[in-house]
Amino acid sequence: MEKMIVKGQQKLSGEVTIGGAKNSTVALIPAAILADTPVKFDSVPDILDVHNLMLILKAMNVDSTYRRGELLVDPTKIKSVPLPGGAIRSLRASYYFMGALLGKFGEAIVGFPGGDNIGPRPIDQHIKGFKALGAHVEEKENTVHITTGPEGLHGARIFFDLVSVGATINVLLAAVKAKGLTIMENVAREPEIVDLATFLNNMGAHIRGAGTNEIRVQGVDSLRSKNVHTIIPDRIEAGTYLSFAAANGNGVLVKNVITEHLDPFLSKLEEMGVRMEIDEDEIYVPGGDVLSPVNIKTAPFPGFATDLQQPITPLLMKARGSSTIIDTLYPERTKHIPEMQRMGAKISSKDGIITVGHSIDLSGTVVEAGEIRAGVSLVGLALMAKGTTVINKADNILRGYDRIVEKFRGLSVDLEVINESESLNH
Ligand SMILES: CC(=O)N[C@H]1[C@@H](OP(=O)(O)OP(=O)(O)OC[C@H]2O[C@@H](n3ccc(=O)[nH]c3=O)[C@H](O)[C@@H]2O)O[C@H](CO)[C@@H](O)[C@@H]1O
Ligand SMILES: C=C(OP(=O)(O)O)C(=O)O
Repeated sequence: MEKMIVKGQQKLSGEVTIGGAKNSTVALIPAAILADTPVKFDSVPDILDVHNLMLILKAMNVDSTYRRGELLVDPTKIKSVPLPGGAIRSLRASYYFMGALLGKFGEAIVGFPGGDNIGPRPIDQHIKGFKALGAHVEEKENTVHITTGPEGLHGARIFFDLVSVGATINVLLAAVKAKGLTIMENVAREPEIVDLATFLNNMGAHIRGAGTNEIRVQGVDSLRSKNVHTIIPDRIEAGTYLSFAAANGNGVLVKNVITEHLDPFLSKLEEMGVRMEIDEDEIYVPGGDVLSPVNIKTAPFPGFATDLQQPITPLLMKARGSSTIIDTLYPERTKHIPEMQRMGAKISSKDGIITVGHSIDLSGTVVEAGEIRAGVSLVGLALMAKGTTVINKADNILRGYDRIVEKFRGLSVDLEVINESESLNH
């Protein structure tokens, strides 16, 4: 277990370069096992999820090496083995091995995934998709057993009951090598899905329509990597630094951003009165603006991302008045609220509406990172508070924030991560 120590009243200034998107990376790594050649990625974030996925690869006899943002995955000696638990439970996206193993071997035994505790996260739509492709799916002792007959998977028309990032990706991973045409309707349109389709198409897959609400996949027999795949920038990491820069910054340049991926977020910042200089792939925030409250409702892409509803909270606390947030995807994504209240923040939740008031009297205390975005929003608040904040369970933040200590240092902010077991031994 890690804990993070954040000294209060530190303003951000300087530059930060955004890393590769966590939610692309965690789909691309399982997708790599579909290849019949080694695969190379760059702009890979240094996050716990990547290291845990590498452990899962190892269990399948897939070698992988990570160095300075480059990840090499060699699936040429892969073995079809059950993945009942262990690292599988450390992250959400381990469920992508269901689709990838099914596509590769026509069978998969994978434990139920972990990931952020943000309310119920069923996988019925993933299973509906696998079944439509001809798989037999059984759930036994917290493990999903997926098999096919000798004829393997076949193309199908699948209409998803709701828009799900995970189900879209998982079914795509299985369909890419199924026999014939698969038509997936009512799919998610997130940029990370487009990134995955680009990677697979560059290896010889036939995927059309990624980024729209209908994806068509013509199955192929083999996928071979011919070039390095550069992962798209993390729009959620970018949004987090932009929010903190606007709330508590003294001139911050956020580099390596695809601004179109942040449109709904940037338009909320503009509505609040945040000044920004938006260039092709970077955004400068001077800071120090007088801000107005706003109302936010999360929605699947291109709506306002649920993963940014907590990171924008420190900024909402600077507005002159009360803002509201409705998280339509995860109404129970409120783990930050009691922690922030203990720091003196005016934030509450009732009947699915989070109300964030003007909060200026904040003090550091001991808090807990209940999940990744709850945790990082506490970092934002801690930097504005008086005194020091200790954030327990900081592993949840390190799951998905690339080299966070180094990046904050580049923004003139000092924070420390301490391994609790090590500190107990000293
Ligand atoms: C690794 C990854 O990319 N994680 C992201 C992904 O999670 P994840 O892929 O788990 O999220 P989904 O898009 O699947 O979930 C959207 C909504 O659909 C519901 N649902 C989903 C699948 C299903 O079979 N049945 C069902 O009811 C979920 O409970 C949720 O309310 O998208 C979320 C929504 O943008 C983000 O918060 C996560 O950061
Ligand atoms: C919910 C998130 O991640 P995961 O789906 O990996 O738990 C997130 O990144 O905010």
